[in-house]
Amino acid sequence: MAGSSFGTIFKITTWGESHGKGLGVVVDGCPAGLPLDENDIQKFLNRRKPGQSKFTTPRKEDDAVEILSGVFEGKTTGTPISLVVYNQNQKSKDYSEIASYYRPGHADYTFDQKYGFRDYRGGGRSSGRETIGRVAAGAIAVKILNQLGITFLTYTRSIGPISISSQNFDAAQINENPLYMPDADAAENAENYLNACIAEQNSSGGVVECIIQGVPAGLGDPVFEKLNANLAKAVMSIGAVKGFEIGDGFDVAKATGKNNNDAFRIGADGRPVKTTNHAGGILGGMSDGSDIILRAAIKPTPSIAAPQQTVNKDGEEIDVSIKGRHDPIIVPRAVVVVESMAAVTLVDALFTNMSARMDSLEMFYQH
Ligand SMILES: Cc1cc2nc3c(=O)[nH]c(=O)nc-3n(C[C@H](O)[C@H](O)[C@H](O)COP(=O)(O)O)c2cc1C
Ligand SMILES: C=C(O[C@@H]1CC(C(=O)O)=C[C@@H](OP(=O)(O)O)[C@H]1O)C(=O)O
Repeated sequence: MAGSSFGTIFKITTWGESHGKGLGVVVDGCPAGLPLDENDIQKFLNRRKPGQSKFTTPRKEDDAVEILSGVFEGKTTGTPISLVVYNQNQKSKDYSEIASYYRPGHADYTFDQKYGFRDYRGGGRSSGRETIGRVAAGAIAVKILNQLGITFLTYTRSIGPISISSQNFDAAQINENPLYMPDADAAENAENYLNACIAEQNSSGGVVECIIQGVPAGLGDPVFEKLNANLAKAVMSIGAVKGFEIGDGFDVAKATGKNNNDAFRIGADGRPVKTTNHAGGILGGMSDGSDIILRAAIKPTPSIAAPQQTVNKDGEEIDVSIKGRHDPIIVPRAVVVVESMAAVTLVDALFTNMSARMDSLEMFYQH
């Protein structure tokens, strides 16, 4: 199966299945000399791991990471960094039933059609658990970017019909509620909404928003390696993501040129600066120096206990009620996954940009 790698110079390859022995990632192209230990990666994995609240899957996993290669005496060596998390709490018998039918909204039917055979234990390779590798790689990418002054603010923007409000926005709230919402009132309303969904054996979708600050102008390459195109691919490759926006996103379709264009003025440092940011920090596929703002729309968890109609492999129409341990909402767990994929994309764009002009090369050769 091809398709498990992402990136060109900073390249990640995720591997593993939900009910296999373990999952992980190989990160190739990380420069030597980055201070890195397991705790740097664990902090990120802890934001993603199951069992954080009643709104996540009850599957109990510590998601404890081990560094297998690429780090020596607390620093990266410039060689491939291999990271592993062993599965601890597979209950594969919950899944013996789904071997014979296709769960609506999941990848069972398409895997069977493509390969003629599938690992039906959990979602197999298509499980949300695959995102362990992305988040472990994201921890390294964010560490590189933080060292250069680039920072991330990622949170839940909405759950079902409940959105955060700009008046109540408080970044300090993000880690104060299980939904990672920067608005205490919205978080409380969303919890009530989710409790009602759970009571009906139902699930909910929502939107993750990511704001990236400190990105210099010029990252991203015309025409097929545009920064917005690569961010879209990175984020849309996360399971359950069904929509992607940069800046005003789909709302631009309702705007006019007068209110959609961001005017340029001269900033305090004498350089051009935009007075608004409808573009979301990207113009012509290259970062423009203002905040990059992106959003991912995440669908409701497909595996729900409520009765649903499907077909089995014998070609019969059947009613099913999905067993197993599932997230009633994917959104809070996906927050760090979106941040990680954005960070991996940016590091790759940054490294690629180092070959964009002679000055960068000349600076390197000035002894
Ligand atoms: C972090 C994360 C957790 C997920 N948890 C579940 C889950 O508990 N149950 C489930 O059915 N799907 C879950 N999903 C979504 C499915 O893996 C996904 O919907 C499925 O692979 C089909 O892919 P698609 O939605 O992109 O078409 C999760 C996805 C992510 C990213
Ligand atoms: C355990 C995790 O979430 C899982 C994501 C998932 C899915 O179908 O995506 C289904 C469930 O797991 P299983 O493979 O046992 O059915 C979730 O519990 C995790 O992400 O760490």
